[in-house]
Amino acid sequence: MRTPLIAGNWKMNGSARLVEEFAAAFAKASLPQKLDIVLIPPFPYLDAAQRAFAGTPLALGAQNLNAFESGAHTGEVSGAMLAEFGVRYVLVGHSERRQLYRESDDDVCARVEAALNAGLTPILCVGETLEERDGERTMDVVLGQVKVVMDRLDGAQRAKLALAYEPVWAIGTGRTATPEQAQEVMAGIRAYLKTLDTALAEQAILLYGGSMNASNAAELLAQPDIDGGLVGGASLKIDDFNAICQSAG
Ligand SMILES: O=C(CO)COP(=O)(O)O
Repeated sequence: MRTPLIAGNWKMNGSARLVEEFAAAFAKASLPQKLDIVLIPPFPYLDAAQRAFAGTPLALGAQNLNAFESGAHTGEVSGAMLAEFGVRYVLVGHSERRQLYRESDDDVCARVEAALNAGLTPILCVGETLEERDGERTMDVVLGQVKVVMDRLDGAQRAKLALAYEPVWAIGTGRTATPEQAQEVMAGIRAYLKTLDTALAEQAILLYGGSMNASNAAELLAQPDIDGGLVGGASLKIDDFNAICQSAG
């Protein structure tokens, strides 16, 4: 059985104080037994978060990494540096990185490999734009983004990946995919994984992301192929994030 995972992507938001407040609240929160929770603050808060989250159910994630291990890459951060701060998960290929910072499929593949080499769990983000959905290209786009990465990995590496389906039109818009829309795409992802390896498909953790909140999480998480959520805006509010975690129990 897959353990649900709720991940909170703070994007370029939050503060050192919010890190402390989340740690204090989750240290005493009563949470479902079988649930992994990860908070993904901006890089400058990782040190404080590593200390503050010790002894709480919160694991630590990062929002990106560079594919190189070190060198002349001003402004970039390597997987080994993240691992040094107790980071366990790292987002790769978030649509904001793909769109605003022009990260290509090649970049995404290299970053996934770098994350695995550093012992981190990559959360590979995929999703279609509204134009692609309207043009009935959703499955082609999404499976294309998954396949290009899977083709570069061996079986052991594939098994270490988590996947997040985030329709671009649902991110930060308040317009969530319906549970049926999300389930349809995510069942398609799992069916594709099955063509690679049945055990991989059964074990793969698939997250939905895009305007997930305290009111819609339960319905989304009840879908058979949705194992958790990648939460943006609602992960900045303790009560909302806690409510989403409760829905995953
Ligand atoms: O992009 C997201 C998480 O990575 C989703 O963001 P929102 O939950 O704010 O729509």
